[in-house]
Amino acid sequence: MSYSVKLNGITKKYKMHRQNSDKLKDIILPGGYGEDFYAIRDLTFEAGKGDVVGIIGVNGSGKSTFSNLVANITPPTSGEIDVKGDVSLIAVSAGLNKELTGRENIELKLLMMGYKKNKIEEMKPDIIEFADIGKFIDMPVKKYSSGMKSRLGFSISISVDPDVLIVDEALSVGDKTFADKCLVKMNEFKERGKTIFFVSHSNGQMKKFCNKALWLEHGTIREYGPMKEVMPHYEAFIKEYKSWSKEEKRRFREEGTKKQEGLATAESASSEEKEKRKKSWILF
Ligand SMILES: Nc1ncnc2c1ncn2[C@@H]1O[C@H](COP(=O)(O)OP(=O)(O)OP(=O)(O)O)[C@@H](O)[C@H]1O
Repeated sequence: MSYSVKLNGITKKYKMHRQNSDKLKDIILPGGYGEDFYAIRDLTFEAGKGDVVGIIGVNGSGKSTFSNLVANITPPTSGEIDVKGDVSLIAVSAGLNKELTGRENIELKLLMMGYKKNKIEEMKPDIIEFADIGKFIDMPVKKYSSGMKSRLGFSISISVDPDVLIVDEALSVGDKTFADKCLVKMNEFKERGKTIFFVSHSNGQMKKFCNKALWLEHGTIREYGPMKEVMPHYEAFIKEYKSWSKEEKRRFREEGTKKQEGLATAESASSEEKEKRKKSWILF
């Protein structure tokens, strides 16, 4: 299958610093300082043109890290990412300069993307109209509510007509009318065969909009496949998770943290096991 986004053995590792002095030690000591923490671990994945992939998982499972990796905002620690075409990330305040006004942010973002001054002037009215934030467009972004930031961010991102669009929670902070307007726009993108990644805490929105689901757990893929198949499994898991005692939830989190701190499984998995895991996700 031809892909539009491909991740091959992607790992994103952070150093855990408990205090500021640890950060300093990390900079000056040869080999760094602090325990490793794997936000994403050895992840292999493909999505094709026209795929709308809902990224699901409990808090801290790696959804935003995944989005930032695909959007090329965070570089991976290891592995390769191949994205065909332009990618645009819509997340609350992603890429907005807080000191500049909304209007200035539009100009800056478009200039950075290589648009000429007269083209920017041509694009601006539509962006401002879609954002629909009234006089706030001429106020610094630091005065915006998170809903306004997401409106502006969404409007700019779709105006540049990306091949891959990532919408990270941006619709959950705005009002319903605006969210619906964005969904209409995203449907247009879908029909034109673009690839969309969608992170939302609303399973309803996910089911309505996505054809595939990527379920992340402790920085790895728990399931990837058709939304109709994966979502019922995820919902059953969430139901069970909610019924667990505090102690059981703590054990689940600890187990995951151990894996993410590199104390268990993935690193020690045999190459054969790793190969098997890779193949199973490439099937979709
Ligand atoms: N810059 C960073 N430094 C250290 N750890 C980080 C950093 N960014 C993310 N992490 C850790 O990586 C893990 C995954 O974070 P991420 O934000 O991707 O999860 P998420 O699934 O988007 O969570 P949520 O649903 O709460 O937004 C978390 O445990 C988080 O604490």
